[in-house]
Amino acid sequence: MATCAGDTSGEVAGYIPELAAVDPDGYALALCVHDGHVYAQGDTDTAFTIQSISKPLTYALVLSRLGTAATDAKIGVEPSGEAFNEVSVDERRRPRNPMINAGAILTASMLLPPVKSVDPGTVDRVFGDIVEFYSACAGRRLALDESVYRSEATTGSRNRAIAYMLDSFGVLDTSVEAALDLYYRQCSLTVTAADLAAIGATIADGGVNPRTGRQVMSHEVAQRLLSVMTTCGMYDGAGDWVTSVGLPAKSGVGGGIMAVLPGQLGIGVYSPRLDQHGNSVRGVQTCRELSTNLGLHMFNVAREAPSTLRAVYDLADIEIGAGWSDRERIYLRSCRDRVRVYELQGDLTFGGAESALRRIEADLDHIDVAIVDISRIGVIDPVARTMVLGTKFVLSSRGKRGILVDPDNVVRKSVELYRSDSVAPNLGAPEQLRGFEPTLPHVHTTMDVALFDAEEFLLKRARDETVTDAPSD
Ligand SMILES: NC(=O)CC[C@H](N)C(=O)O
Repeated sequence: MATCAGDTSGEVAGYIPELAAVDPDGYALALCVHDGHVYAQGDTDTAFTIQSISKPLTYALVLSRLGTAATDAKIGVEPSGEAFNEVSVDERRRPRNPMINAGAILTASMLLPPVKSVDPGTVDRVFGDIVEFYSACAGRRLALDESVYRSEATTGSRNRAIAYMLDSFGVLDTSVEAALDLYYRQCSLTVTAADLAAIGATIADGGVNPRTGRQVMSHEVAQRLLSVMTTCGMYDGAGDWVTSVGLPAKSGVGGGIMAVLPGQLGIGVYSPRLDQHGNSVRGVQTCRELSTNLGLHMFNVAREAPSTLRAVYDLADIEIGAGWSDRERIYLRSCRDRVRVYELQGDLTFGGAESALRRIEADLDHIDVAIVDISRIGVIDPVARTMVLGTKFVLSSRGKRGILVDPDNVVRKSVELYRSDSVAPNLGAPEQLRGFEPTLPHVHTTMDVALFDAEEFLLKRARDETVTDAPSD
């Protein structure tokens, strides 16, 4: 923050009278990490209106309610290359994306009943749902800034023009005034930098609020938000932003920026002086500094694949120690030949699963049994899950057996976690797992349970007492 604090360039948003009145020097930064811990500095108590950072959230609500197909039929996902308040649509008369005002007003309208006259009570109720949802994302109850709301509602000719244009195209199915009212209200909810960081962390975490543990949107919706924020979140400044900061983000003319490092953390910055795009000047700079200093760029290439295979070893190499029972000795002697253990670690996605499976395939001539130990895996995504479970076919086609060790049920958890997703549906659908449902409590033997009795202690010994170097064949 110290590096950027001196920059007083830019102007507070002047077109909403109430926003023009804020202290231009306010400055706050917050970072919320995976377990909900927040680091915050500066004017951390200052509440400001969320403004356009509301757009991805209402979009999430609409996606969750109506699904992607119905949403995409009305709102595009292409960067507009235009200002946020441009009065424009694409060739199908859809707003180009949900991050510009046209898209956001239409998004809000989709929560209202499809009739041209909507009573105020209904708008109140729908706004109640919005507050509920934003609050669940932030992990605390958010409130409306009445004066900013009134200020924008009475001066928002530009947004009225946009909404009536959409209405004239026949794409706004509800009351224009109700849609605008809802939009102005959502923009006038107040947040702190820490709230933005918490909302960001919720999106980063695939929709699970790290403070409350509540799943507030599906993994698939979170992924969609991250995509749209990456391409459209910073308006016509998006290209420069992705290059230099490299984090999906959303700005608001209240001076806030929310940025997300997928899978890791959320950032909230507040500083109300804006650049020509309507993005906070110091907010952009702060994010740039933070990203550089902490190595947060999303394309900071983490090499998952080579480190996934933590160790490969043969059971035959295990010393049978004094502490082993007779039963264990007999068992181990009888079965340990040509049994190889593959220990995986980290979070498993395609890259890591591929490198592990290729290694197993390469070993097939030298083994009869492959024990795939995923007890050190945190999360396994649907693609990696299918690949790991599919090892069964590779092994059995060559007359080999396999055992999957999954004491923490990460396979089952993965099915739960990605249940509502249509991402990679053919690869990861829960139906596919059905044939593999474990009959034993501890182990998902996707393959063959013959070695189950021995498996637990073999692995325990193997982990405790064996070399962890991979043998080279
Ligand atoms: N970029 C923004 O934050 C714009 C939001 C503001 N409420 C408007 O509609 O003009």
